[in-house]
Amino acid sequence: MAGIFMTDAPPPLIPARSWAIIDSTLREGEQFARGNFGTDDKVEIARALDAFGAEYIEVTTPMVSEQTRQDIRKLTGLGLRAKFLTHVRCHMEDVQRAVDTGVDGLDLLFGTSSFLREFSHGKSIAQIIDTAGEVIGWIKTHHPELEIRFSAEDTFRSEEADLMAVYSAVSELGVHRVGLADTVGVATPRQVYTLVREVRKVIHEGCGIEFHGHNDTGCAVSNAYEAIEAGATHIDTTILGIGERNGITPLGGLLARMFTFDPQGLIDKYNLELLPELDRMIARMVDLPVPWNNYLTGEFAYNHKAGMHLKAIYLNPGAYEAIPPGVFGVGRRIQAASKVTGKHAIAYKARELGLHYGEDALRRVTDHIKSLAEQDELDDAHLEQVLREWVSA
Ligand SMILES: CC(=O)SCCNC(=O)CCNC(=O)[C@H](O)C(C)(C)COP(=O)(O)OP(=O)(O)OC[C@H]1O[C@@H](n2cnc3c(N)ncnc32)[C@H](O)[C@@H]1OP(=O)(O)O
Ligand SMILES: O=C(O)CCC(=O)C(=O)O
Ligand SMILES: [Mg+2]
Repeated sequence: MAGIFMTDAPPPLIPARSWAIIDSTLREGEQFARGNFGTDDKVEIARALDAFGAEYIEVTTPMVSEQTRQDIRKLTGLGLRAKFLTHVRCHMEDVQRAVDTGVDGLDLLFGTSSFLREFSHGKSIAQIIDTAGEVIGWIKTHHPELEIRFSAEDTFRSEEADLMAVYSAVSELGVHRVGLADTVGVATPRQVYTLVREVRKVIHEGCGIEFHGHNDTGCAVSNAYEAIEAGATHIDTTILGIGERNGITPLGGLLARMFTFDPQGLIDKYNLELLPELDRMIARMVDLPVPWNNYLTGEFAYNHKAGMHLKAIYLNPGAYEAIPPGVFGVGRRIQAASKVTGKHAIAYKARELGLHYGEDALRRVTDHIKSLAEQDELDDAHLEQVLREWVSA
C-alpha cells in the first residue's frame, strides 16, 4: 500500500504540470442562465480562484458595458497571482478597448463553421485570416507584453482544411495559444484527441493548445481529458460547470479526472481542499444547490451503502473509492442501516458502540435491521437503539 493512494501507484501517465486551468466562471459563467455577477461577486470569485491556485481567470469582454469594463480594471488591480485574460471578438474596436483593462492577455475568437460564418458574422475563411492578421499584428506592435490566443469558435463543426489554414496562419503571426472550442458540445473524445494531434502539426513549437468543451452530450470532462492526452496545454473550466445552456467542463470534474493520473502533481499545484468552498460559493450566487451527484463535492459523492461495499470499505476505503475524499476537503458517509446492508457493517457499527455479538445473534440483528429498513430508513440514533436492545435480547 502506498500512502493515501492505496496502491503501488504507477508513474503518472499525464503529469499535472503539463496543463493549466483557464477558469472562465467570470466569462462563460456569466453566460449561464443565472450567472449575473455584481462587482463584489466578481471580486469574491476571483480571489477564491486565486487562492485555489487557478493559473488563469478569463473575464467577459469589456464591450458588454462600461460597468463590465470598470469591473475588469478592478479585478486586474487586485494584485492576484492568477493571470487575467479577457475574451474578445477578433475585431479592432474590441481589442483596442480590451488592452486598457490591465489584463495579461486576450482570448480572441472567430467562428469558422459554416453555421457561424453564415448566421453569425458573415465572413469567409480568407476574411477571417485577413482580419486575424490585422488584429494580431496590431496587438503585437502596440502591446507585445500581452498573451494572445486565437480560437476557431465551433471548431468541431468546421471543415478540417479551413481549420488548418486558420491555425497555421495565426501561428505564423505569433500567437501564444490556439483554441479549439466544442461550442455546441457535439464532439466525441476520439474526435477531440485526433484534432488536437492534427493541430499540433501546423502550429509553432512553443504554441499552446487550449480546449473549451460544452457538455450538451455529457462529454465535457472526457473531451477535456482527451485533449490533454493529445497534448493540449490549457483547459477551460467553470466552477460547477456553469455556462451557456448546460455548461462546460466543471472545475471539479476535471480535477477528479486528472487526479487519478498524477495525484501528487495536483496536490502540489492547487489547494484542492478549497474546492467545496468554491462550489458552495457559486451555488449560493446562482441560487441553486450543489447537485447531489456533483463530482467530489455532491452530498452523496462519498456515500457508501451496499453491504458488499461496506465490508470492504471498513477494511480499506480505496476498495470502493478512486479518489480519497479528504484530499478535497470532503468526508465520506457510511450508511449502515439500510435494507441493502450486511453483517460486516452491522458488526462494525456494534463494535463502535462497544457491543459484541456472536455469529447467530449478528445474523439475527442484521436481518431485523434490514427488515426495519424495508419500511423506512433508520437514522444513527435508531440503529444504536436497536443494536443496544438486541445485544441483551
Ligand atoms: C460561444 C461564445 O460563448 S462566444 C462569446 C459570447 N460572448 C458574448 O456575446 C459577450 C457578450 N456580448 C455582448 O455584450 C454583445 O453581443 C456585444 C457587445 C459583443 C455585441 O453587441 P451588438 O453590437 O449589439 O451585436 P449583437 O450581439 O446583436 O451581434 C453580434 C455581433 O458580433 C459579430 N461577431 C460575431 N462573432 C464575431 C467575431 N468573432 N469577430 C467579430 N465580430 C463578430 C456579429 O457579426 C454581430 O455584429 P453585426 O451586428 O455587425 O453583424
Ligand atoms: O473562445 C473560445 O475558445 C470558446 C468560446 C466559447 O465559449 C464557445 O465556443 O463555446
Ligand atoms: Mg462556451
